[in-house]
Amino acid sequence: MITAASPSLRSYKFPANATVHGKLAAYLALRYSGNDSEYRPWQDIWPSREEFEAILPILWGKRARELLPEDAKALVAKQRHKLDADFDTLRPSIPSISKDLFTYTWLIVNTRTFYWDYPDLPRASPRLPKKRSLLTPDDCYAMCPFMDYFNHSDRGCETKHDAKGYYVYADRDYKAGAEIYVTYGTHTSSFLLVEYGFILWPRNAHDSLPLDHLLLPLLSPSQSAVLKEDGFYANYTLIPARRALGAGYAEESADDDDDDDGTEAATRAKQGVVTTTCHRTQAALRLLTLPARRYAAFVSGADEGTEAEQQVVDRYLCDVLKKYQRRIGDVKEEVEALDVDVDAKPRDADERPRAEQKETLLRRWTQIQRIVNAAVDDLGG
Ligand SMILES: C[S@@+](CC[C@H](N)C(=O)[O-])C[C@H]1O[C@@H](n2cnc3c(N)ncnc32)[C@H](O)[C@@H]1O
Repeated sequence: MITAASPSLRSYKFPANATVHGKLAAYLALRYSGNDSEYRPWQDIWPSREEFEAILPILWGKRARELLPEDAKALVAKQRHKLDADFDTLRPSIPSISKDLFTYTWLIVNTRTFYWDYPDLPRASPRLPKKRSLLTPDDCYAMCPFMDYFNHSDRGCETKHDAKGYYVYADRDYKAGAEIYVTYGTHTSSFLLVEYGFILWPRNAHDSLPLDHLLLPLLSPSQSAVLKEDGFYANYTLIPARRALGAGYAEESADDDDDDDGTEAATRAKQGVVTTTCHRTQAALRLLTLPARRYAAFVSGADEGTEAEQQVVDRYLCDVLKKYQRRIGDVKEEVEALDVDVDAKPRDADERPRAEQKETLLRRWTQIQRIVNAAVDDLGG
């Protein structure tokens, strides 16, 4: 295992303010060349830089990146910011390492790291906080060569860890020769694409649709200020009906959960029969459509609103999604018309997308289209 507390990593004395992600990337870059590297057998199974260029959106050409869904674009921007900040912090400690090699090992860490909350704190590393509650997600990283062979599935094995190491628990009986997957987390396909370079197709049980790019531009400055003050600004999510999540999922999971202790509508929502939205979205939609005092009653928890108010909110969201349906149709046409590059040539800013990038874009937009179509139906559109 390689952690920020490993003696060989600490011997490099990386700056104390560098993230654990950055330190791991710098460490792997420094150990990258040389056939005698203790990590050679592990490195030999890593994806090549060319493979990363084909699958990871952060390395795609401009045209393909422009056609990503809005949530994926926002994730790429965040990822780029983290990578650049890590390189700036570590550059003085690794003068022999190019940005290109650092980017490669940083992406190796990003796609092959495991959650590790440093169970042996406070002695683990001088840089880490002494209290576990102060660890940030970027502190909770470790590499575990060969455990990173597992591919992801939305229904796979769980990994657990303690101070001694990692454990992978089988979630069912596997026949000899069957692929064993682990679950990287309950991730949307846009997240999987940006962070790992693939989407689950055709179905991803954990898919959802962020609505920020649709709702935030509709808020007036004063409405935005109210939502910020109340802690309800941004992070709006549409939770798809199961039937929108791809072939096979609706039928297999329809019987998973049959307790019906609420109203019929609540039970149908809980069972994934219909599209739902998170509480934050409901708050923003109420502010956009109802008198201020009715919004206030909802966010204070005084009441859940009337059926008639819910209809107003649903109609508004339905109209927003219908507009988005038209945009999805237009983007899909643009993607379908893309002229692709059949050979994998060196990258440049204007390069034509590769065939596999076009295919991934089409599939992701098709998943989004299914989610939005089902939502419009459920909202009575
Ligand atoms: C931790 S590695 C998993 C093992 C991988 N096959 C390897 O050794 O490179 C993560 C990478 O595997 C690939 N991967 C994982 N799960 C996948 C899946 N369900 N479909 C397609 N690619 C997947 C992605 O390229 C991802 O970045």
